[in-house]
Amino acid sequence: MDTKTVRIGIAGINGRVGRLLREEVAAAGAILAGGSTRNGVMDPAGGDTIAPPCPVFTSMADLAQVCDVVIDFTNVATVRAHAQALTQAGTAWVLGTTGLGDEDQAAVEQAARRIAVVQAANFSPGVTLMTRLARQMAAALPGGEYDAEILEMHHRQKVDAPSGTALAIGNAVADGRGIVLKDHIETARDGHTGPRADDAIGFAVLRGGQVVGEHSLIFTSANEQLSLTHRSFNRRIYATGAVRAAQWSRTREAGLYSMDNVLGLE
Ligand SMILES: NC(=O)C1=CN([C@@H]2O[C@H](COP(=O)(O)OP(=O)(O)OC[C@H]3O[C@@H](n4cnc5c(N)ncnc54)[C@H](OP(=O)(O)O)[C@@H]3O)[C@@H](O)[C@H]2O)C=CC1
Ligand SMILES: O=C(O)C1=N[C@H](C(=O)O)C[C@H](O)C1
Repeated sequence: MDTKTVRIGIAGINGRVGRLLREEVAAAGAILAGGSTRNGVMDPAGGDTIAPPCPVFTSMADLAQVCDVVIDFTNVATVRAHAQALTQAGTAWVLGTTGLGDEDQAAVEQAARRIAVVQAANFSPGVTLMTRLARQMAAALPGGEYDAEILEMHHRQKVDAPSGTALAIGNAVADGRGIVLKDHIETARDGHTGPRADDAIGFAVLRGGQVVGEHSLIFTSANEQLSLTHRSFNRRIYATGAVRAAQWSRTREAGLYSMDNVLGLE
């Protein structure tokens, strides 16, 4: 099958990532079949964009009808409705939205029984690899001896914390150590905290200006420190990864896939 001619829809086409997706769908030679916004109006692209115009809808149900796959970087309030609409239409879903609660995630997993879903907290190849390395490092550097802490910084508009990427790295650390993140997560330290628990996985969150996205995983023992840092310089890295995932999803059966699958790392 020619994956280049896949018909791609963009939910949240006016968003920070959505705008770049318009260009990256065109650059990949895929068909930009439509987009969605809250009011049915697409903002002018501006700049030196090469994105073609496309139909714009206000509902996922309508967008899903004209696409093979929808790339979705919107917000967490949309997730359950989008899961339902895409399942009903039989349209694949590339989901980048972060900040999902347990019920949102359950809806994603339910949808993946009927349609192909590629879900990633971060579509960059660098973070995909960093998350794999985090699991390996955590397995080799035991809790109690090496304290694992995750630091992230993002732009002032970001609404969820810790970032989806930070949580994915935390999950990988927990996985590498054979423990469950929710039992060991420490996101708030204030006042008389007591000493650090051996298996704690700590998170620190910074917000400011227009920082695109920075993540560090730091292992510290009594005698040494090892850290792994990723910096995104431009959101385009997420858009190119998501378009790659959309093209890849075209030929997949129903299931929940990750960027590791898309990049052939699994
Ligand atoms: N997985 C990854 O690689 C990445 C994930 N993200 C995540 O993606 C999401 C979006 O990020 P970002 O682009 O920066 O955010 P923006 O707020 O810039 O974009 C989201 C867009 O979605 C629109 N939107 C919201 N609800 C709907 C709806 N029901 N129908 C159509 N459009 C809707 C918003 O419109 P309005 O402004 O009117 O609300 C907005 O234009 C966040 O959750 C972020 O954390 C971001 C970067 C990378
Ligand atoms: O909101 C953002 O900007 C980003 N969100 C994702 C996250 O929560 O990890 C990915 C990236 O860090 C940018």
